[in-house]
Amino acid sequence: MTDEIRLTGLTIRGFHGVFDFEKRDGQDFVVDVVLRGDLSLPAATDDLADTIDYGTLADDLAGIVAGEPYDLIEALAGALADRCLASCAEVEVTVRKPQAPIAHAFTDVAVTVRRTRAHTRTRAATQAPAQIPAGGMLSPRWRAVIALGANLGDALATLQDAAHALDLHPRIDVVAGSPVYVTVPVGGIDQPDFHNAAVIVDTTLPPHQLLAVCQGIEVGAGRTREVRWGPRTLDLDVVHVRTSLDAGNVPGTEAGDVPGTEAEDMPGPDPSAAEVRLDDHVLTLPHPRAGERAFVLAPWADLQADALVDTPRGPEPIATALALSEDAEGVRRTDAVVWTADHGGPASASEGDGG
Ligand SMILES: Nc1ncnc2c1ncn2[C@@H]1O[C@H](COP(=O)(O)OP(=O)(O)OP(=O)(O)O)[C@@H](O)[C@H]1O
Ligand SMILES: Nc1nc2c(c(=O)[nH]1)N=C(CO)CN2
Repeated sequence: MTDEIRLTGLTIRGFHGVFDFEKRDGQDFVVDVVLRGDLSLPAATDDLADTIDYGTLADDLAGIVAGEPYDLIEALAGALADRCLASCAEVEVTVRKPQAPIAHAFTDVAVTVRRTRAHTRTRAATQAPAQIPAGGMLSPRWRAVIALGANLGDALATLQDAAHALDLHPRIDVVAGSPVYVTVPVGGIDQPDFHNAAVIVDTTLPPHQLLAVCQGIEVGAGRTREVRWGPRTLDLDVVHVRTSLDAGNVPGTEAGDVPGTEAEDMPGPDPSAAEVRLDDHVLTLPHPRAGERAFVLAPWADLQADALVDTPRGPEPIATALALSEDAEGVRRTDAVVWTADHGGPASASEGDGG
């Protein structure tokens, strides 16, 4: 049996429509979403962290409706569905346009799209998503390194699904994905080996919203996490974020220069980019323990071999930090990758020794 979260009647002014006056003057759009999944965990724990926060979801959906104008409400509904699929595996989105320019008395006009993650993965393999405006994302302002880990269930598939879910988000592009590593658990808890990987994303979401999306994906993967540093179906950590200096002030962040951090064949840094440093009760950047953990550094180094990372000894080249990390001997690269650009998903589902 499938459980549902319904959010209905979300009414936001947007600028979607085929006609110039619609894009100029705007009108109200009314959104209903039904997210399907298993809610037995939050029903048992009574903990907001175990479910999809409908407040955050509503904020994100409102941002999409108020944002980039589409010609068609079908395209808007598709973008909203992609955002929902970051948090759940199956969604139904209805977009209503009660003030649509129709030259007759009418009650309402609406489209409904139904999507599953599996459906969007097939679509990504064959065509560019219709709902992304031509030219890709609007001026990405942040480039982030996200570390992925899992050691319950089908960990490899979970990591690959999570990378795919990130890329589905209308305001996140995955630009590179690392090989997947099998790693010994760090932290003194007796538990199964982990699978770990890293992705680089470009996003127009500020860091706190990016973290919220990551936490939504964790929930969508049925996260269980009873013990600190204990077993989990999925863990996504925002490890490192850079922003363009021309992106304007980012409230609560402090930007400091960091020398070049990317390998030649990987997405290079914007020369005017700066590292985001912040520390509040929700988010610390860079991630305070990343520089000591081979299970983060090894896949990150595959993507950005020239990165400088914070360690307890001070800033160090990532290769040095990796060599000096206590779990350096405990990470083994496999042949599997977490994500590739060509297919909108993993290149290989196989797993073996990669050396
Ligand atoms: N850079 C960050 N990335 C992810 N979570 C962060 C970050 N900085 C602070 N946090 C906070 O840490 C909290 C706990 O995160 P999580 O449960 O993933 O920790 P953990 O994986 O058990 O331990 P660790 O943080 O050592 O990896 C989150 O709710 C989040 O608010
Ligand atoms: N090998 C490994 N060990 C861990 C991991 C992890 O992802 N991989 N995550 C932890 C908490 O984030 C604690 N320990």
